Amino acid sequence: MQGESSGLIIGLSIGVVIGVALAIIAFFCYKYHRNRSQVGNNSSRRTATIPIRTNGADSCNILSDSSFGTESPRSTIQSGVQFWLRGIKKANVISASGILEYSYKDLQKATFNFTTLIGQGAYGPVYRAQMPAGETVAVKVLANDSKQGEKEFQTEVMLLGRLHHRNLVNLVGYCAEKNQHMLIYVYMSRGSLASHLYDEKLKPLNWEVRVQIALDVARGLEYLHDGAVPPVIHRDIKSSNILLDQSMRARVADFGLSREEMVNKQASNIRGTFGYLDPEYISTRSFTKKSDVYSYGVLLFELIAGRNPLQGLMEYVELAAMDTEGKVGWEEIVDPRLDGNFGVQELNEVAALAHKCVNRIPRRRPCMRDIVQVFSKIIKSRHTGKQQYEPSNPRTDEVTINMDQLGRRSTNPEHKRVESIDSTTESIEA
Ligand SMILES: Nc1ncnc2c1ncn2[C@@H]1O[C@H](COP(=O)(O)OP(=O)(O)OP(=O)(O)O)[C@@H](O)[C@H]1O
Repeated sequence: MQGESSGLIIGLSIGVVIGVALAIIAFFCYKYHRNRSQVGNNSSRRTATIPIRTNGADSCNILSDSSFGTESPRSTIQSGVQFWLRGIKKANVISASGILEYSYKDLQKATFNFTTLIGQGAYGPVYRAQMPAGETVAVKVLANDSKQGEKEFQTEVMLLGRLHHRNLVNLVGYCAEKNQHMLIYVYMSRGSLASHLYDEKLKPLNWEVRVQIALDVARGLEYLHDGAVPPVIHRDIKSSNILLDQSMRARVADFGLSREEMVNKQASNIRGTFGYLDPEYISTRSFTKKSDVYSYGVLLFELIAGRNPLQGLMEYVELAAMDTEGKVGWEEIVDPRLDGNFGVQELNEVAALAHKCVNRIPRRRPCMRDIVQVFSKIIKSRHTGKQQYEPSNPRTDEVTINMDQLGRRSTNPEHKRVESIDSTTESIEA
């Protein structure tokens, strides 16, 4: 009897031990599977938040801001692109947005210790760099003392990495090291449009090249306005922000002012460049795509007249418009450096379009898509011979506008940038 009960106790004890062991194993199995499924979820969420860019000349395949969830642009870069880059740092790897991260040392070497200066902008110097693989790039070093540097850097990398078009000066890389921020762009070997219009040492641009540049810029802007998601307003279209490649094809550069917009939608300061600013924007402080169209119209007149907008270009245009009624007779404002070598009909078409772009009422201005179509048609009809190309040689004594009153063409392409205008301006009636 005693033996039987002790056997029962031993049996029960073994059963309890086995049961507890099984329960512990089952608990750990459950925890292990739960953790695995959480890791899976996390990684798929991370993949979805990284912006993906499709490379290609005219690619418009960019994810909209909604793909970033509620994260700020800054945290998105840190948790997304930089998450990947930290792991494989300084290896010149392609980041998730298609942009290369360069090391400070490599850029120092490629710019011969930052001695190859090619320009100086509002945000710092720009250097030419010869990369080890043979390609030449432009390195924009953001000034250390720039208060906006950090914010702009983060936003510009995020924004430009997602924009890619053959008529934009595309961002190809960046460097964030040694307290320095650098942006690396496609190198534009022929420099800025402003230098070609105003530097007497450079050969004057012929009419065909000017029209092609106008179309290239229009295509770049059309992409920003209608191809990019979300749309991008450039905010500083001017001849020094149009850069030319070896074959004189143009690209739109410097998205400096759209950076501010991305970070601070409440930005209230008036920004842009005197001479190119939409009067409607000055009065309402609201910048729209049509404000870019206005600046583009000024740029078109600059191409036609070879005059600096800071030195009376638009007054000159308005005087001429009285004679032309905006449609014909624009020959009198043509750049004398063209020496009469332009098609009169073509000139009047381009000038009439430019005049529409600078209409005081924004809704009467064409959109960039329409502008691209007008230029494509002009160039196409030139090739198909539909439009007569009659070079005109206007005699200088036929010029009816007093050029001295309005100031002569500038030899200095420096345009004065507006950072802030605090005084209230009168509103413009629609
Ligand atoms: N990608 C590039 N390729 C070749 N040259 C360039 C490139 N980017 C800039 N530059 C040169 O450097 C100069 C300064 O450029 P940056 O964009 O910094 O300023 P900006 O447009 O001239 O002036 P701001 O900053 O006031 O708009 C340009 O005028 C141009 O001559």
